[in-house]
Formats: sequence, C-alpha cells, structure tokens
Amino acid sequence: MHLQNPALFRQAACVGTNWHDATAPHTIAVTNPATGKVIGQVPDLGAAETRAAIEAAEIAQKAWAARTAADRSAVLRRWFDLILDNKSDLATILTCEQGKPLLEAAGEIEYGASFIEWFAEEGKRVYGDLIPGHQRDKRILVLKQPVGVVAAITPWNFPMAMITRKAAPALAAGCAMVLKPAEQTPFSAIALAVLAEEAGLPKGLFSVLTGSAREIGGEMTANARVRKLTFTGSTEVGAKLYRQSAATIKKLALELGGNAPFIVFDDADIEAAVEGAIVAKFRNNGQTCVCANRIYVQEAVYDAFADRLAAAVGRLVTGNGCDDGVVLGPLIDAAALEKVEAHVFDAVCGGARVLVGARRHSLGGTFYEATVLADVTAGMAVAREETFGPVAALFRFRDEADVIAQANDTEFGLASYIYARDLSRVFRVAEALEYGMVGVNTGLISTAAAPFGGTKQSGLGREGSRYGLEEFLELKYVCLGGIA
Ligand SMILES: NC(=O)C1=CN([C@@H]2O[C@H](COP(=O)(O)OP(=O)(O)OC[C@H]3O[C@@H](n4cnc5c(N)ncnc54)[C@H](OP(=O)(O)O)[C@@H]3O)[C@@H](O)[C@H]2O)C=CC1
Ligand SMILES: O=C(O)CCCC(=O)O
Repeated sequence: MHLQNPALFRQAACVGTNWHDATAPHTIAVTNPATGKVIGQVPDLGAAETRAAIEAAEIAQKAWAARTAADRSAVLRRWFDLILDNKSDLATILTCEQGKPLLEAAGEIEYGASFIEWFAEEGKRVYGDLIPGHQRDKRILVLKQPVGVVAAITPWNFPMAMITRKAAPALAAGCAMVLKPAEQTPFSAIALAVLAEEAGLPKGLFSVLTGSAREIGGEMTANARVRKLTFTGSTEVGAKLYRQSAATIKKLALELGGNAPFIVFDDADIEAAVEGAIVAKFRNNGQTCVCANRIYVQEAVYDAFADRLAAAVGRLVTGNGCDDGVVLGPLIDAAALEKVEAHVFDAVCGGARVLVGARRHSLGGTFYEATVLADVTAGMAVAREETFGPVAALFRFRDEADVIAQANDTEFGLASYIYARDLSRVFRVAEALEYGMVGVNTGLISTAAAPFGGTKQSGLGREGSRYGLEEFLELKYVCLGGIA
C-alpha cells in the first residue's frame, strides 16, 4: 500500500490516553478482500482495555463538556480539514481493507467528513427552552446536556462514514466516544483517530478498540459509566446488544438491517428509474443497508424496465477496486459470497429468470457477477432477507394497493424508493410505506443534513441532521421559583 502520509496506517489501537501496538501473538490479521493478502495486524484487545478506555473517556468528557461549543467546533473543523487533506490516502486504506473501488472510497471519505463539518456547525446551536411557569412565581427552564460516555460499534461496509456519523454529533454535543470498528476494517477507524489527535481532540476522548467483539461489546454494555450505545450492523447483533444494555438502562441507537423496496410505477421516467436502481442497488456492490433489495415494477412497464436494467448492469465492471474503470469490488468475505449464491439459487429453483449474471465471477475469490433476476416472487429468500450483494430482484405488481401491501410485508423498515410522476400518488404511497426513509425519483438519499434511520426491526433513533444531535443530549428541567 503506497501512502503519501504513512503515519495514517498505524498497526495499533488507541486506548484511552495511550496507543497500544499490535504485538504478536495477541494480534488480528486484516486482509484485502480483493486479493486475500494480509495488509496488517491490529491488537487483539478485550474487556480490560475497554474498561480502561471507558474510564479515560469519563475523565476527558467532563473537561470537554466544560469547553464552549465554539471551542469544540474549532477542533472538529480541524479534524474535518485534515481528513480532506488526506483524502487520497484514506481512500487507499479503505479500498485495501474493504474492497470498494477507489473512486467510491474517496466519495465515502468526503461523505464521512461531511458529518464532521455539519455537526461542528450544529453543535453551536444546542438551544434549550424557557417554558411559562405553572404558578405565578415559577419559570420552567429546559437545558440540553451531553449524555456522557458513548460506546459505538460499527460495521465493515462503510468503515469511515459509519464512524463519523456517530462520533461527530457525539463530540459536538460534548460527549466522549469509545469505538469498536468491525474486525475486517479497523485501519480506517485507526487513521481517523490519528487525525483526531493531530486536530487537537483531547487525549482519552476518542478511543478505538480492536479485538474480540464479544468481550469489548460485553464490557461496553455492562459498564454503567457508558450512558449510550450506538450500533450499526445486523438486526441479530443489535437485538443482542439491546438485551445486554437492559441491566444498565442505557440509551440506545440501533441502525440495523433493511429490505428496501424500490417501486417503479407505470408513469415513471423509465430511464431515470433504471439509473436510480443502479445506484440504489449496486452502490458498494449491494452491501448497504439502504440498498434496494426488492424492485417492484408495474405490469405495463415491467419488460421495458427489465430489458434496460439488464443491459445497464451487463456493462458494470467488476474487479479489484484499485484498478482503473472498476465500479464493483469483491464481496467482503466467503460468507457473504455464499449468502448471495444461496439467494440466487433459491430464486432460480423457484422459477426466477436470469437476465444477466447469476454466477461467481471468473476473477475467483469473493467476486460475484452483477446480476438481474426477473419474475421473482414473495416466497423466495431474496424477498424475505437482505441479500447484501449485487443481485437486482424484479417483482411485478398490479396497482398501488398491491405494491404497498407487498412492500410493507417485511419486519424491516429502513429505506424505500418510489419512481412516479403523479404527485398525488407520490404523497399517498410515501405516507403509506412503513419505512423511516423514502426516496422519490432518486436512488441516493444519504446526506449529513437528513435524519437517517428506520422503523420496525430496522432500529431505533436517527443519525444526521439536528435529530442526530438530539440523540446525544439529555434534557434537564430546572424549576425556577420565587420570582416576584
Ligand atoms: N445496517 C448495516 O449497515 C449493516 C447490516 N449488516 C447486515 O448484517 C449481515 C451480517 O454482517 P456482519 O458484519 O456479520 O454484521 P454484524 O452485526 O455481525 O457486525 C457489525 C458490528 O458488530 C460487531 N459485533 C458482532 N457481534 C458482536 C457482539 N456479540 N457484541 C458486540 N459487537 C458485535 C462486529 O464486530 P466484528 O466485526 O469484530 O465481528 C461489527 O463491528 C450482513 O449480511 C447484512 O445483512 C451488516 C453490516 C452493516
Ligand atoms: O448502514 C449502512 O449500510 C450504511 C448506509 C450508508 C449511507 O449512509 O447511505
């Protein structure tokens, strides 16, 4: 890996006020999913180091919260600037550990940094309230204060942006953060910690712990000093952390799995819908919780949409994300490849038609061909579970009522998409969809300015926007009496 600033690739974890080097034999190897080669080692830490990081965070948080919001904002702004100054190196690290193409990785660095810029600003606007008194001599003052020490657990699919989306509002609000990144992608998180230190973030305020998920997560959830847990990942692990957090009554933010419907009505601009479907489905090789998982197309435009989508998907180039012209990388690991294969096999056995792809890529490893399946039906695995891979599954529908019923027939409720021109229909359907987010005539809904999050088993809470800042604030009511 060639970097202009080699200090960013640090084989060490940041535990409280110290760096903890990866020293054999207590290390974890990190591999490049495109080549299978080891790119580096990180320390294998557990409960003791997590406890130490939480204790350091508690001390650092008090001093951080006592600073002015403008002061905190200036440090965050320096962090943002440093991230952008090092964008190319950060993208290289991200691609080497996660697999997404360099251009997409650079996009993630900018997207991730945008949360820091946004919350550096918004942190200055944590307004309280003054409510008229319930008695003549009383006034009700409402303060917003940081929740305190926050634990964060993040996934491998967005190794940088899923961290900044949590850390930026937490730090802007005056909290401290103890983070456990995914085992497969720790180096982006570590590079962020290197730059946070350079930006002047006080020692102990932002720890990055690598190691056993069970041990680190166990300490994070059991430790009463941690007042909030914020998690992005599978619904299964989210539910487990929810249970584990019950004993200490922590605040929780859970951003979990999705099963996004992408609905194309017969009055839609079909070219635009195809473009939107490519973005919503194939971004990050389909490994995004907001990726379109079920593409519903109205009968009259079904064949035209399917033909155009298959032609466009057939042109997508799969390969090593470091190579020019590649738009789809490998899947993250063998388990992901097997899940994609199993979904395609199940659909084809049930009568789905292959329009393009539907097999392992000739490159080998965890590469899979970009795929379009037609005539997919509700009973198939691809309809019920998040595929998390490059498989576009096309379903037919008759009318509005039919598609709303099909789209809502899932335990998930994260993202959904509609393509239509009739404004009344857009409102009716957007309001009827049981999802936290609805994209209308767009396949890309993510931005630091909007509240990202889901309903049902897709999770709790929102990230991004002023709502994302509220998640890290506690209300305090002060009753002012004796006012003559
Ligand atoms: N909402 C989303 O954005 C994501 C959804 N998913 C969905 O989940 C599926 C499985 O992906 P996977 O990576 O296994 O997701 P996981 O939920 O297993 O992993 C997400 C994070 O949780 C950590 N973790 C796992 N088990 C525990 C535990 N017992 N206690 C504390 N932390 C834990 C992981 O650590 P470690 O890496 O060390 O195991 C990782 O940091 C995907 O196919 C996809 O459907 C996956 C990723 C993101
Ligand atoms: O949770 C995820 O899978 C990441 C969502 C990426 C985004 O913000 O769009």
